[in-house]
Amino acid sequence: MTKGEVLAVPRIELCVEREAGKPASRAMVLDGDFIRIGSHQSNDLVLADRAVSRFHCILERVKSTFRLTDVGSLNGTTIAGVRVRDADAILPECRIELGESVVRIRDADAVAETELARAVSFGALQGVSVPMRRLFPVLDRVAKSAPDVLIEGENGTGKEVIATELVQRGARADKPLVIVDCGAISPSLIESELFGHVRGSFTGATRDRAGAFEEADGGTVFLDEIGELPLEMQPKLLRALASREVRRLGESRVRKVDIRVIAATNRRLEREVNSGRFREDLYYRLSVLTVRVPPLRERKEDIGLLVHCFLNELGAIDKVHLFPPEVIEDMKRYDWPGNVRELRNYVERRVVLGEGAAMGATAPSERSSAPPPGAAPQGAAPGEPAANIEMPFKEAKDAIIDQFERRYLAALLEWSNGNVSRAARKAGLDRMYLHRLLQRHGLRRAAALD
Ligand SMILES: Nc1ncnc2c1ncn2[C@@H]1O[C@H](COP(=O)(O)OP(=O)(O)OP(=O)(O)O)[C@@H](O)[C@H]1O
Repeated sequence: MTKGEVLAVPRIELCVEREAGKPASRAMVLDGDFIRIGSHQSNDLVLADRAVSRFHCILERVKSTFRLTDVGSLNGTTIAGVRVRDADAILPECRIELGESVVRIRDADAVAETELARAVSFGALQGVSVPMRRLFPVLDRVAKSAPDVLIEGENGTGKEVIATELVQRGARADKPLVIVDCGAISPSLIESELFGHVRGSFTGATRDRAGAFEEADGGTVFLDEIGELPLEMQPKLLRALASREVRRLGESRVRKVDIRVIAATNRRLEREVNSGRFREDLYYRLSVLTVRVPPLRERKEDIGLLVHCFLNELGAIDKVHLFPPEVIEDMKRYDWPGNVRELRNYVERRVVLGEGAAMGATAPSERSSAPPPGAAPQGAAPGEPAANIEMPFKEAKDAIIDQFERRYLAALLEWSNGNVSRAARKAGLDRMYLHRLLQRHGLRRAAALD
């Protein structure tokens, strides 16, 4: 990756004025964009206060301010006497109270220098905004390193794209990549999916089977939605991560595996730890190297570029006139709770439906494809889907597209015997995009491990 510009980022000073009810005067200057405060040793600011939760709150830089998020602490976080869950820490100076401690936050005089990529893409990951161009050099370094990685970001921010890029640019690029969607596998099957089983170890285990860790030997396991991993599986995963050894269900033999693990989550794992749904020791192990992907609402400068990129991928660049500057400006005013995936769906809808496509409307596939009760199908030629004039034109059209997608994907998967890579080649679709379409239509589980 070619070296980019250098950006000056103001540093922030945290001064502990009270700790566990006693006066204190401890100050530290930090230059991170993400600062964790709590009583656990792994926090950036550790408070020796029993009334402070292990992971109490997070300060996150959003453009020129800091956002304070209480991550489910027991005793809450207060700014100027008001208890907050999520608030802007207004600088140049702000005091926060947590447990029996008080921390003053202020702009430090110093600045930190950070690298800004010149390129507006990192493989398939596009982004012209400062947060994305700051992320690219980090990803480049992470790809070339060996340790396990945790990718944090809201749904649809591009975590899977990042995982794939990390693999393709790393030393294990030509080795297997096995994807396990921890949220899509039933808790009773997850151990066998990860570590394998021997015949007869449970009802339905008709033959010996290697799990994801063994299949990926020499390569990478991508554990998507790691926050969904059942609590009882977590110590087993931790053991496997620490020892690089797995044991198939029903077998006593231990097998060595040589893998890199990339995990992704759309949950704040600190909150999950505080609420007892995620083990602290596993979180600690996974979060040693963490990559955070900003939500689209914090980098709306990327919208124009992403629209172009999706039009190209859809083979619809001739429809660029559907996205004149005023439409792009409108799109920048919307918050995109579904992030880049929602943006992509909207571009697809606008290409098919034209100017009538509404932003913020649910994606065609998220909507029920069944016509409303009592609606009469009208005007259908044999073999053609019925036109339902009881629905508004746009919704009726979306419903048909939805039905078409579902039928096409089911037939495609049947043809490829569940092999997504083959299916993607046959359909002329990007493999990751096909994975997502399958997930959206609830067909992903059958295709999770190819
Ligand atoms: N920066 C980006 N550039 C180009 N495409 C992107 C970018 N970010 C996301 N996408 C596209 O948006 C969609 C969602 O991305 P992806 O599946 O990687 O998100 P995710 O964070 O893994 O979502 P989830 O948490 O729901 O699994 C995909 O179609 C992906 O190709």
